[in-house]
Amino acid sequence: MDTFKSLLSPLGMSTGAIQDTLKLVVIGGTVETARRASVSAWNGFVDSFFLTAHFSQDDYPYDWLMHWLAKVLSIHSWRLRILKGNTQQPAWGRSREFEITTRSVNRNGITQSTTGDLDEEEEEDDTLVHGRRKRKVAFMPSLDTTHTIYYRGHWLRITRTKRYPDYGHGCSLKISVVARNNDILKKLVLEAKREYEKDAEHRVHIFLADTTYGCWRWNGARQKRPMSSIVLQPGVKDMLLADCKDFLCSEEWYAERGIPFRRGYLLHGVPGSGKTSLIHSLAGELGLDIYVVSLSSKGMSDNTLTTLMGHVPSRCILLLEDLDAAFTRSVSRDANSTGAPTASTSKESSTSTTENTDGSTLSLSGLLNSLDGVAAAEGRLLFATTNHIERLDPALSRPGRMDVWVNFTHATKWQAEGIFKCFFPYKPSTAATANSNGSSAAKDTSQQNLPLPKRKHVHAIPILTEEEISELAKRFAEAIPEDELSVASLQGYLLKNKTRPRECVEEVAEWVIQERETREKLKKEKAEREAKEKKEAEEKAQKEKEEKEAKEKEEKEAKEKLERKERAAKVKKARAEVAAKSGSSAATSTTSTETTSAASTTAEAITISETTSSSSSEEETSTGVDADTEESVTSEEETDKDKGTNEESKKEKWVAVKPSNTVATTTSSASTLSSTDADPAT
Ligand SMILES: Nc1ncnc2c1ncn2[C@@H]1O[C@H](COP(=O)(O)OP(=O)(O)OP(=O)(O)O)[C@@H](O)[C@H]1O
Repeated sequence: MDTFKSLLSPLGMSTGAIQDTLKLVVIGGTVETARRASVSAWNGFVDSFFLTAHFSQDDYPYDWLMHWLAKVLSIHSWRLRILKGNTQQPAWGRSREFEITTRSVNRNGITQSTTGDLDEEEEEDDTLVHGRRKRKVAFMPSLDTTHTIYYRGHWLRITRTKRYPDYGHGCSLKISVVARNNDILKKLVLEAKREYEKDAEHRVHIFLADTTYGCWRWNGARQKRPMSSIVLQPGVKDMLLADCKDFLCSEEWYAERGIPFRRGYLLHGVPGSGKTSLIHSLAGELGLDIYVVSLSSKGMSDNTLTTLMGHVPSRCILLLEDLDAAFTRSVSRDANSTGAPTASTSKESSTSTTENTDGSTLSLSGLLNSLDGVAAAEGRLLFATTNHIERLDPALSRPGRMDVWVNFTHATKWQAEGIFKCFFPYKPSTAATANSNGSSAAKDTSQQNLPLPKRKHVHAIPILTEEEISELAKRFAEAIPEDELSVASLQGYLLKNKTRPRECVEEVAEWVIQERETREKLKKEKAEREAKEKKEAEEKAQKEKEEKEAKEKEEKEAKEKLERKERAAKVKKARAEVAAKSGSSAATSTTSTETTSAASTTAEAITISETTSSSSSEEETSTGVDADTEESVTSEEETDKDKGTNEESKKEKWVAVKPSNTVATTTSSASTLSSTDADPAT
């Protein structure tokens, strides 16, 4: 201890202070250890007495429970329960923290609710506030907080936690209860499921493919569309519905025969003919959710699609919209656009992938594998729609992938009559009721009149008798040309006249004429626009070609000029050498006659060669001292500058060629002078 003290004394700490510090450390440590021990003892107690169930957001029970919690914990339900003295229902016993939302809750997080229908006990209220339906409030268990609720004689501890806090999604639910067996949890889950399904009865849930995370995102629940509101040629709807139903209950049959339990439907035809609407309606009728994939969406790749297909639940409708556009992004959907499968769709390159500017790398083989590969889900109904069946690769539309093909055409008279009847409610006549009782089974639903609406309508729609509506529908159909206008355009016209059934029929002929004119006009405008675009494209291409040619020419000329300059420099150099040589030979000629004659020959040779080559652009002479050749390779400026001088010198030189002896005296060139000097006659 003394040693310890002596060690601390230089630090200026007294023994008392050290002791106090040590005491604090010991006390703190003891308290913390005690806390941890109690927490772990509590957890041990909970683990041994509590039953705990975990619900992941990836699975349906999470949806059921969240829906149930939101529903049973809403203020209104709670108030009603108290009023009704219902003690069997749960209540927020001790919870002090909630998440209050007007959005419905689903497996994929809290998403915008379409109607906020969580409070179903309230009477149906159509009141609009600022054009919107009244929002209803739901109480949700807040994140990372444990809530205690009382349910059927048990206290439930509910905790909702985020599984992947970084991604902002992926929650899980933990429910603990003190009980001898898990009956209470089973009852809870079953009740939640029943409630969920009761509410989902009138809705179709839509899920969209998320290409970023390769998962499905809930996109909302749409009101079911009655099959009777879809007007197709007789028998088509019934055939499809029966086929789907038959498939859904034939799992064993498929398994026994080793056939993959999948069925594909290809709906093809003109735009606005009811393909998507029929799928929506079928989903409602069969009670299935719809999983929509847009193959041309950003970031779609073979891997992403395979992952998505692997996560499709067994009983659902998988919808591939605009199948023909899968490999032809940015291609317009009209009939005139080529839209032909690009390289990636062609047979030979079906295994290759095409990287697009939007980062999509989907190949045909990738699509085919994801549809019926090993990882593909079974039990789903695949629906694919296209406006251009001729553009589909045969591998994609072959039986096994697309088992049933349905062609959708423009509106027939039959469809026109049916859609008219769908639009206008009627007062059923007694005679008609008696008749319909006997024959309704045989009658196609598309031709049945819609009954009176259940809700009060804000529009003053005159309610006509069934006979009158049928009569008007017939007249309406007569005025509609067969297979010319889309059902969507008929619907547009009827919508405009939804409160005027009689006027609607009277004015329909006029509307058809207008529609034709508009279509003609649009067609013409489109043709003009396309011609203009084509012309502009051609002009642009021509301009680019010309520019390219001009550039190439310029480059070629510059190159040639450079070569000429180099050659001129060479010639100059050679000339200078010759001049130097001839100068030295002139000096020698003054001392020797033989040398003089030789020099004279050289001078003459130079003169002659200069003169000859000036008349034509012949090749350089062996001496390489061709004056004209030099000019031909010098730069243009030099040519201009030297032009006058050269002409003069040419004259002089020309004169010099003739009687070499006499004229040699008049020549001014150094070489001639030297030869003159050397002439023995002079
Ligand atoms: N046969 C039909 N019966 C009832 N309504 C129809 C029919 N065809 C089209 N419609 C109406 O026209 C609109 C467009 O229909 P829908 O989207 O189903 O057509 P589509 O064939 O899928 O078109 P696209 O090929 O452009 O996707 C919808 O509002 C729908 O109500």
